[in-house]
Amino acid sequence: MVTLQGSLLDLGDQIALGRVGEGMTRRHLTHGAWLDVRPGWLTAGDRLLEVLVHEVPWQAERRQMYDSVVDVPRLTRFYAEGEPLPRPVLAQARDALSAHYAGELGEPFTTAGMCLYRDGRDSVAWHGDRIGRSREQDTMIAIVSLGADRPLSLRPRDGGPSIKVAAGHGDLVVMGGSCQRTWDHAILKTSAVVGPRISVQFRVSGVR
Ligand SMILES: O=C(O)CCC(=O)C(=O)O
Ligand SMILES: [Fe+2]
Repeated sequence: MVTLQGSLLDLGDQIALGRVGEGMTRRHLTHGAWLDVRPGWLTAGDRLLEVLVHEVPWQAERRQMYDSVVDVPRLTRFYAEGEPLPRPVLAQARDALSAHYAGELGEPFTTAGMCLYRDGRDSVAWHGDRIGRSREQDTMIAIVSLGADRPLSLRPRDGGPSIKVAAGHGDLVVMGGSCQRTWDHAILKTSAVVGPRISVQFRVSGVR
C-alpha cells in the first residue's frame, strides 16, 4: 500500500463540482428509458480517485448469478442511507443531484454504491438494478466515474443492438425512466491496458 502524503488527504478546494445541468444532454432510449450525460462534472477528481482507492474498505463481491454464487471481478463498498460517505464532496454530489432532480424524481438520492475496477479484467456482467422498487417502478441511478474511461454499455432487454456511453474521469451518467426494467447495462472487460476506475452510484431508498 502506498503511504499517502498529507497534501493528498487534504483535498480542500481542489475538488469542485460544476452545475449539474450545465452541458447535460438527455438521450431518449426505447420503452421510456433515458440517459442524462454530463461530461466533466467533477473536476480535480484524480486526487479523489487516489484517496478512495486507498481509504475505502473495499470488499470482494460475491453475487448470486443463476444457480450459483460467483465472484464478480471488481471490488465494492455500499454506503447505506445515513452512513457517512468517505469524502464530503461525495455528499455534496449526492445532494446536488437530489436538488437537480427533485421535481422529476420526487425523492432524494440516499445510498451510494462504490465499485473499483482495478484493471481491464475487472467488469460487471449485463444486468439491471432490479432489486427492490426498481423491479416495478421507474427510478434514477446517477453514476459518477473517476479514473480510466470504461464505457457503460447498455442494451434493450427485448433484443436489439447495444450502445456505449463514455463514462470518463469526472463524468456523470444518469439512467432514468424505465432503464432498469427495460434495459440492461454492463461494464465490459477490455484487453486494453487501463488503470483503475471507480464508479459511485447514487440511488434512492429501496433500490439496489
Ligand atoms: O460501474 C458502473 O458504472 C456501473 C455499476 C453498476 O452497474 C452496478 O453496480 O450496478
Ligand atoms: Fe448496475
